[in-house]
Amino acid sequence: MIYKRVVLSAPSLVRGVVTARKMSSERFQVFVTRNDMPQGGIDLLKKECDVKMSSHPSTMPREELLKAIAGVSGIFCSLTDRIDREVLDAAGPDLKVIGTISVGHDHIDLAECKKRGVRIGYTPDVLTDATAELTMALLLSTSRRLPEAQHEARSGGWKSWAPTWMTGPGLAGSTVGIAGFGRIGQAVARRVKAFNTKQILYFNRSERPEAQETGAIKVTFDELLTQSDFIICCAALVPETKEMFNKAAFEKMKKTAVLVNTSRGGTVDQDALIEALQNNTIRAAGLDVTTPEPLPLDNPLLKLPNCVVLPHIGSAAIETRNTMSELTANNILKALKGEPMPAEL
Ligand SMILES: O=C(O)[C@H](O)CO
Repeated sequence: MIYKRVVLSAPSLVRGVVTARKMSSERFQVFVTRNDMPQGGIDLLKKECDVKMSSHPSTMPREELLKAIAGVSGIFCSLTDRIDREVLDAAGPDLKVIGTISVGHDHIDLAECKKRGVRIGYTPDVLTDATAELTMALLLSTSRRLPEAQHEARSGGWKSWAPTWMTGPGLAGSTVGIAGFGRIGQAVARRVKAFNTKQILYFNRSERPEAQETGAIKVTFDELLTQSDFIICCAALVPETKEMFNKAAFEKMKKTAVLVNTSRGGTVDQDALIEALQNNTIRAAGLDVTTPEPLPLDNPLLKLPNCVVLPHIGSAAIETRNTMSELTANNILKALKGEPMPAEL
């Protein structure tokens, strides 16, 4: 059990005797921003803290969130919550830690948290395999046109086997470019290699020694664009990667290229992508992430046959999500105890 020490009264002088400050202990309060967080982490928190939880199985209305977090010591949030100065102000000076159930942290104002001494926990590593698996699923779905093919099978479009019908480019013998060669990019490279690709290229700020394992070659962004048959974006969204895939980038890519994005929608200039797909500047795109999320139903991307859109499910493997929840809770608990967190930003 962890307690926070609460001062009930200041020291005072009674007939020349200094009375001790009255102290009491109460459990830390942690607020959970949605009521559908995987149970593992919630159970861990409940053992040691007072847990208050949103009543919504979705992103909380902002006003409600701001009221609910007043005075809490910890916030268990997700990537759909914008954690900024307003949230930190609303929580107040007792706030010690933000735990996000995500590896991405572009929704959190890191500088503002640091300035206030609010620690931040996140969930690297535990979702790498699940996200790399989904990336491969999306890559193959997009290149081999699985959603279109299933639609044909279900809607009577499947008349007979036909030699050129529903064809798409194969991975074997191809060049695959990976933008962003961190944990997830490397895990994707390992999987891609098993498909007998010709070569794997990567674009990353720094050289990654781990590339030796897959023989991936570091190239410039332009080289990645011009040489790759498939380009997979695994880069975190930071100012330098914002809309790195823009009109100029699409024009440099092969007309037969397939783009897959499982990082953040913000790495792609979406209007430029729509144009590139409509004009066949590139062959196809597979997106697990978009701007905004969810993507409005009238967005052209949802109508284009050469675009596969998934609803941000990269890490959505059952065990992974529970592990992410437990890691988020452990991050929060350790921070409240003033100890090193398992995964601190
Ligand atoms: O940042 C993350 O963790 C993914 O986008 C969702 O799991």
